[in-house]
Amino acid sequence: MIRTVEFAPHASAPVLAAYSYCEAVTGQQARNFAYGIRLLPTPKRRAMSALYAFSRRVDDIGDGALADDVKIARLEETRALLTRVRGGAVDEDDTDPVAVALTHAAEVFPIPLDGLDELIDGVLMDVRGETYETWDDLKVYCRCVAGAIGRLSLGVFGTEPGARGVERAPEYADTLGLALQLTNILRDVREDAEGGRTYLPADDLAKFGCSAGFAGPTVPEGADFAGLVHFEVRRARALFAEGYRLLPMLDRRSGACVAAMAGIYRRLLDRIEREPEAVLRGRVSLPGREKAYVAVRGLSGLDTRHVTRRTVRRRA
Ligand SMILES: CC(C)=CCC/C(C)=C/CC/C(C)=C/COP(=O)(O)OP(=O)(O)O
Repeated sequence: MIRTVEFAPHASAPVLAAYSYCEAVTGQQARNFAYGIRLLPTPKRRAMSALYAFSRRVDDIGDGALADDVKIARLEETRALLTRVRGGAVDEDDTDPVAVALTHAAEVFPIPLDGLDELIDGVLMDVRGETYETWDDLKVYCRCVAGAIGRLSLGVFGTEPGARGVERAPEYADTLGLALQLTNILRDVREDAEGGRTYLPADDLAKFGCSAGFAGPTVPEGADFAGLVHFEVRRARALFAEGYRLLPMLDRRSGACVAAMAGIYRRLLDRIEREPEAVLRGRVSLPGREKAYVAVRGLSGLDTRHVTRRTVRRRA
């Protein structure tokens, strides 16, 4: 069983200030995930914000305008910082609020911090211009940049005592991360292509007459772009269905957080499925009120019950 912490553990003024910094980063930058994180009780919300702020830093290095060798050096510096966090070598007066908050979060919750090493490995794959021939290849990348976040988050959420099949919880958290990442890849096709990146597997592209590097509405003549998108949407839906098996293992508010995060992304997927070409024009997003609605449904358990039942029925 994974330990759950519901009480607010003692945090000194510098640690509280460090968490406030991370919560501000999360509120400003996590356009989708903040809706779920807000549903958590204070200690878990703070810990998730610390994880988010650290992950945001890693991601921003990868996506930024620096030369590749500078990015690699920065990523290795961040890995060294992570090693200090893991070793308890960051004290509360350290000048880096993200390191202070993460150190505290990792003292309170059993967060498998190695997952952040995996995130750094994934972003290094980006910087080195890795390409993916098959879904199995792409899965390796998605596990690093998203599956690992699911496993790290599970350390914060914990699992319910006596939950059935709980030994598979990390696997389901990982799978949910893959579902989110594949949705994210579909949503960001244009933005990524403009940055010279194609994540969709080359063999899937070839099956539908598409080639790597298409940017904007320049899909080759005769290519079945909608077919390609529908194929990947089906794959993402299967991953969501599998990952949702995690939900009955979580307490109500952690379940609500996951349901809100996943629910918002599933709605993005619905939109993409209805209008595949929209991703060639720009980033598909949901209005704030729809995200808030999904979050409220998550809290009341409405967004997850039918999915969990359907998944179980399909498996029976
Ligand atoms: C069990 C559990 C909690 C699983 C979920 C794990 C999780 C939150 C993975 C994140 C993967 C992902 C799509 C990141 C994109 O961030 P981004 O900053 O590009 O996202 P945005 O553009 O949509 O805001």
